[in-house]
Amino acid sequence: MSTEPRVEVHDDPRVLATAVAGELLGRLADAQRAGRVPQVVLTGGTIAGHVHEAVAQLAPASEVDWSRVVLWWGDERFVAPDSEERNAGAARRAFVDAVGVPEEQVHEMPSTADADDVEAAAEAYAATFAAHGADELEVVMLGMGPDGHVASLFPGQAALAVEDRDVVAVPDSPKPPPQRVSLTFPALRRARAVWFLVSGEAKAGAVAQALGDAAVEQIPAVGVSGREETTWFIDREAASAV
Ligand SMILES: O=C(O)[C@H](O)[C@@H](O)[C@H](O)[C@H](O)COP(=O)(O)O
Repeated sequence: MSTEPRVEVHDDPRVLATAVAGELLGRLADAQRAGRVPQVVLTGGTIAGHVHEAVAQLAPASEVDWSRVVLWWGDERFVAPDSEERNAGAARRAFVDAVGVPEEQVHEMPSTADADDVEAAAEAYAATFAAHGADELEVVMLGMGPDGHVASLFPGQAALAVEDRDVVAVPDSPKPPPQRVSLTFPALRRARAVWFLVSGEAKAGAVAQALGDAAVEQIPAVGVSGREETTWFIDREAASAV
């Protein structure tokens, strides 16, 4: 069951990032009060980096018990573990290491040090994802590219049509680096809440198309909605064509 998107427009990227961080911390605390161990799917990208920094700033004043949070990634670049291009490394530096999520609850996607090739990396993550009960995702956060891609699901690529697996290898990403691992639509759609984080004029067209009647093959963001909530957290520039 998909949910109608709600749109929140904020003045600029920093205000947007702080708003998302506040919403995330509140949602994690609420989930824990309801007896759940919230599972969060993080994303890569610029605005996500600002959100992570805001989480680190706001976390000390929140009621979140980070020993009862589980982290996943929606996609990851298949590069060396210490590469600056790793989404997980950026998130760890920004907030994950600071808030102290137990290591066994931080599920990075494999790097070139963990798997022989990107296909093996995807298979390994699929096994971890299945074993640790990621059928109950609290919130999935997704950046979006100017072409409407989310995670590493790009327009016109075969991964868009995968309905029988939760994780795929993407050998030919048009956004460098080329080799990536990505969750698929079926996995992303199992989330209670899907949050799109989008900033900047360059994405205004994709935002308008995603909120309009674009086809998923053209704007992959169209293919994801949450079971309970779908929210677009965007800034004024990204909202300028809606
Ligand atoms: O690994 C990645 O590249 C990301 O997960 C990707 O999906 C990103 O979220 C969008 O491309 C937006 O990135 P920007 O916010 O940097 O434009």
